[in-house]
This record gives sequence, C-alpha cells and structure tokens, in this order.
Amino acid sequence: MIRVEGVHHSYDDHPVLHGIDLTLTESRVGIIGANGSGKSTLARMLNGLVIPERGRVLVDGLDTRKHGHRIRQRVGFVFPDADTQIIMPTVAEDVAIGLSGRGLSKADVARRTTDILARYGLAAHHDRPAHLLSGGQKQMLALAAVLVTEPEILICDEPTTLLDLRNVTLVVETLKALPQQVILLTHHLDILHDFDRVLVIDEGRLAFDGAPSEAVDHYRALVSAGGTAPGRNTPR
Ligand SMILES: Nc1ncnc2c1ncn2[C@@H]1O[C@H](COP(=O)(O)OP(=O)(O)OP(=O)(O)O)[C@@H](O)[C@H]1O
Repeated sequence: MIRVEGVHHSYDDHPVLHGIDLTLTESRVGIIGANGSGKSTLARMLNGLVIPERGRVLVDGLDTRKHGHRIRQRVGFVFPDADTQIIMPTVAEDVAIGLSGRGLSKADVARRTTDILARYGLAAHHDRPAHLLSGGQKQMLALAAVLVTEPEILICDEPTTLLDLRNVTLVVETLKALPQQVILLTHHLDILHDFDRVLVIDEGRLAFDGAPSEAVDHYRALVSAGGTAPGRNTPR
C-alpha cells in the first residue's frame, strides 16, 4: 500500500506540488491532468525517484527517503519514452539486466528472460538489437524489462504517448490483465473507463479523486473553465 502524506515539492523554488495526501489501495488507479500539472513528479515520488521537499511517501510502511532501493524492488516504473528506458544492446540483455544483483543463476536469468519475452510477444526478437524494434515493440520491451523483476506495484507514466492505436490497445490490454496494482498516468482518458479510481491533478493540487467518468468530467470542466494553465493539452 502506498501512502502520500502532506507532500509538497518545488524545483528551483518553483512550487510543483502543494500538500498532497493519498492512500492508494485500489488495483487500478489513473492519474490525469494538464501538462505540467505535477503528475510525473507525484508518480516519481511513489517509488522514491523524487524525494518530497516536505511530507513523506510510504510504501508498505517503508519511507522513500530511507528505503529507496528496497522500494524500487517492489514498485516498478515504466517511463513515457521507451528509448530512454532501453539501455542494453539486445532485447534479451535489456530484460536480463533487471535481474542482475538478485542472486539468480545464469540459467534462471535466461529462463525468466525467455519466458517474459514469450509472454509479451517478443520471443522472435530475443537476440535482435533493441533499437531496431518498432515503437510498440519497444514499449512492450520496456514493460517486460520491468515486469521480469516481479514488482508488486507498477507505475506507468504515459506509456502509450508515442504509440499508434493498435499498439495503444496492446499496451492497455496488457496492463489491464496484470495481477499487480497499476497506477497509470495518461492523456488517453478513454483508457480509464473501467479503472477503480482516478485522480485529477491541477496545478499541483488534487482537484478530484473518485470514479473515472466523474474524474474525466471534472477535468474537462476545469479545462473549459480555464482552470489549467494556458497552452496545455486538451483532454482527448
Ligand atoms: N527535474 C526537474 N527540474 C526542474 N523542473 C522540473 C523537473 N521536472 C519537472 N519540472 C517542472 O515541474 C512542473 C511539473 O512537471 P511534471 O512533469 O511533474 O508535470 P506533468 O503533469 O507530468 O506534465 P506532462 O503531462 O507534460 O508530463 C513543470 O513545470 C516542469 O517543467
């Protein structure tokens, strides 16, 4: 369970989050809001990639300020642009690297790598250079490379942003089938219709917290009322 307690954050004296309190227990949680509203900053706090300036974030009682490494073993994070997440030359190596330092034998690493690539439709690409994959395949690889570590919670920061409709569907169906708790940041509002809970972030504050359709209505109303800063995305 993730708890966010009285979290404030600034970058270079520019306030980005203002007093966020949350307890996240639901299986499927969406986070929506305008560009620059603070969603990614909040998401990155949930596994200790960003430490709050004030307040604290607890994962199963562990404070991200003190237990970042242990928390990141429990909470996987998928970034918006798979290219920035793919770090090894071949597809299999990119998955296997996530298993290093876990005391697994080479045979176990190879077996788990082969299994996860098969599960996510990448078996035929095992030894291919990762940079030659299509955009959708790269996003699936980024997802597989996180899921092979068997996190208890998965945070996905706009994992469908760069994908065409077919690949959006593939990634979304994959996420929805996972047994893990999934926390998904997205500008594709329709993805969230069957989520358990959706948070609307507006200029660093929690503007709405509830059912998906009401959250989307709230976000659209905010945009219509000019409640988000100018020049930001219109919700789809
Ligand atoms: N590392 C950083 N250093 C300085 N400023 C940052 C940093 N990361 C984010 N910001 C700023 O903090 C604000 C919130 O950014 P954040 O990425 O959290 O918003 P977001 O809601 O995820 O936006 P988007 O939908 O565009 O991804 C923005 O003004 C952004 O420019």
